[in-house]
Amino acid sequence: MTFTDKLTRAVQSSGSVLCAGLDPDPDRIPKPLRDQIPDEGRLIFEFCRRVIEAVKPHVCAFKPNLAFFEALGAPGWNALEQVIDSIPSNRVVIADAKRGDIGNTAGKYREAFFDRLGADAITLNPLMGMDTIQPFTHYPDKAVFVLTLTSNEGAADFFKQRIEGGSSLSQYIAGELSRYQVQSAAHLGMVLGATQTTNLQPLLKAHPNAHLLIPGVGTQGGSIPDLEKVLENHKGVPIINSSRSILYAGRDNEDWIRYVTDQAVQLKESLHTISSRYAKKAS
Ligand SMILES: O=c1ccn([C@@H]2O[C@H](COP(=O)(O)O)[C@@H](O)[C@H]2O)c(=O)[nH]1
Repeated sequence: MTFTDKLTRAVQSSGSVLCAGLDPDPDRIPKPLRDQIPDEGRLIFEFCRRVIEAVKPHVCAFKPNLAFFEALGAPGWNALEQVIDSIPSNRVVIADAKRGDIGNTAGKYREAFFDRLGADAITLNPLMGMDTIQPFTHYPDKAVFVLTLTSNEGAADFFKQRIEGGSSLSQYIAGELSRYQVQSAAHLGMVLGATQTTNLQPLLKAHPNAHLLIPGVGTQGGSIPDLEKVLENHKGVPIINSSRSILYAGRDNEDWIRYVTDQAVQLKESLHTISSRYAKKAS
């Protein structure tokens, strides 16, 4: 099955373009669970496992962010393997690793994320060039999501800068991805910040079939109505991520998982217009 097939089926079966970000921070995990499991590796696994179980009907994808697992060393990596194993096979797994290195090294990242961990997709930083992306492009069942215009203020430092010819660096990246897609078996998607809706139109035009990973909804304040408008005619599927607003919705309540579920349902409902557009397109 191609990556696009898996993603469209996941959107259809969940009725949702929502992606649950898995950024498990031991200090923010609800106290009732922290008190039960003192070992941090086991704690982050068990926290993510319960979140996955609770929100899986409401999301098309899960996005574990590597930083939160790597911060714990070997126990964190073990937890990541277990977390990915506990994600149902009909949901997309995006390893948010933001890697990017010379081809020889990128091949090892590919082995780690695609072959060993079994992720469906990885996020990549394109600043070292297309040769750093190329090793990930051989497999039709995989995708890469390339940082194109990030959600943070620092996106202005590089991505929004004008380059030769007057377009922004983001526009240039989007255009190159679209051009390279022709020779790539894997899907070449873009990471676009939900906080950047006023700047997205030229990027969507430059890579009109790209699936999108859109972080920045929830804690970072990205606007869903603005996304609805800007995505109106986009052909690729927008995967809209929220991490902290879901994970930590329950704070230290005993029944924290209920708050987590409610928050995922609420976000799914707010994304209904976008989701139904893509669930229809998929059928
Ligand atoms: O431009 C980007 C790229 C990646 N991220 C990541 O997405 C989540 C967002 O977390 P929230 O808690 O929903 O704010 C996190 O893993 C970031 O590292 C991003 O925010 N912006």
